Amino acid sequence: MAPINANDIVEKNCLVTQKVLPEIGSDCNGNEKTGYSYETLVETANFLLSRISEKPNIGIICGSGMGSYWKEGSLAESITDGVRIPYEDIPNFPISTVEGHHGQLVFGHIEGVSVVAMQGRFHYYEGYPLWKCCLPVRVMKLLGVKILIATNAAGGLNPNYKIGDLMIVRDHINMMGFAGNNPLHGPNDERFGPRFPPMNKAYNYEFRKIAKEVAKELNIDHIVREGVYTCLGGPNFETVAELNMLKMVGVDAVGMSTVHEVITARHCDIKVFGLSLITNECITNYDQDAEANHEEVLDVGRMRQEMLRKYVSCLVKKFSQADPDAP
Ligand SMILES: O=P(O)(O)O[C@H]1O[C@H](CO)[C@@H](O)[C@H]1O
Ligand SMILES: Nc1nc2[nH]cnc2c(=O)[nH]1
Repeated sequence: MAPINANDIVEKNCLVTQKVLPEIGSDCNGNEKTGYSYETLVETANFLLSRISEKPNIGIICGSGMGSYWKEGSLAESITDGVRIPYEDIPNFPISTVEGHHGQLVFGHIEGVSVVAMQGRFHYYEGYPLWKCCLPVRVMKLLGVKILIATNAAGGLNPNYKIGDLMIVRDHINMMGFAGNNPLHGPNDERFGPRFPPMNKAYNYEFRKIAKEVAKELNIDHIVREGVYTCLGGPNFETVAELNMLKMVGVDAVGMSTVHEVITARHCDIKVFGLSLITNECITNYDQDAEANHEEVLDVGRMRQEMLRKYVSCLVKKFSQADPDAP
């Protein structure tokens, strides 16, 4: 079989309108690094392509406790013919520092579909700038990924949500972006996408519809919701006042990830499905004694592991069969 090259994949998948790279690596003042160059990411993708025999169609980001660590019965463990590559072995890759985030890419198959799963993601609170948190998404693009399934653990702010519910992400509010912190900040490379990408169809309508149908088929529709996610910088959980403010602006679930990954994916024309596991109830009044904590987040992830594995496996199959040109 002829070796696969990341450059060839992107040239086939998108219009290459700009051959000469802008100077990515510094901002307009020439000091702050704002992204890896296209060539650097091609180097990373080519390293990975040299280790696998089939390029992935679907990328999966495993959220906290949702297969983000290697555990019997987890989503990542259900990947067959798995090739596992630790982040520290991958050129230019950051490393995972969060408990419950294993730190490896797993290539293989789910329901016969070629996938790559991130067991462990990168968060802003770990000290990584947003462009670095999203580096794997661009690498996925260079590997040939067309669909991203981004999962996360989140606090349920909508009073109707219960711990253990799943929320199909209908939309997000980019709170960090309001203050100008955006993964696309800095010079734009048209080979990934346009300077001003639209974001009104960030979460694919067809996939959301399929996800609701699959929930019915699996008899889990009573715990599957659909709502708006927001990401805060973390690492602290929110104050009561902050949560009440977020509630007022229409947020249903709160986390510390996903939004920037989705923006990066949509920028380079990867279709997106987002799924939150509601791991804790957001505390919105001062009388409540409970406090949010990461242990609870991981425990609920473990509790829902088997269901998530089944649900996401079915979604992988159905998404891969869906009309690739659906909006
Ligand atoms: O978004 P994921 O990585 O699933 O994890 C969520 O859970 C952790 C807090 O318990 C934070 O990292 C938050 O972002
Ligand atoms: N910001 C935030 N992230 C979370 N991840 C899991 N639960 C929560 C939460 O309540 N708030």
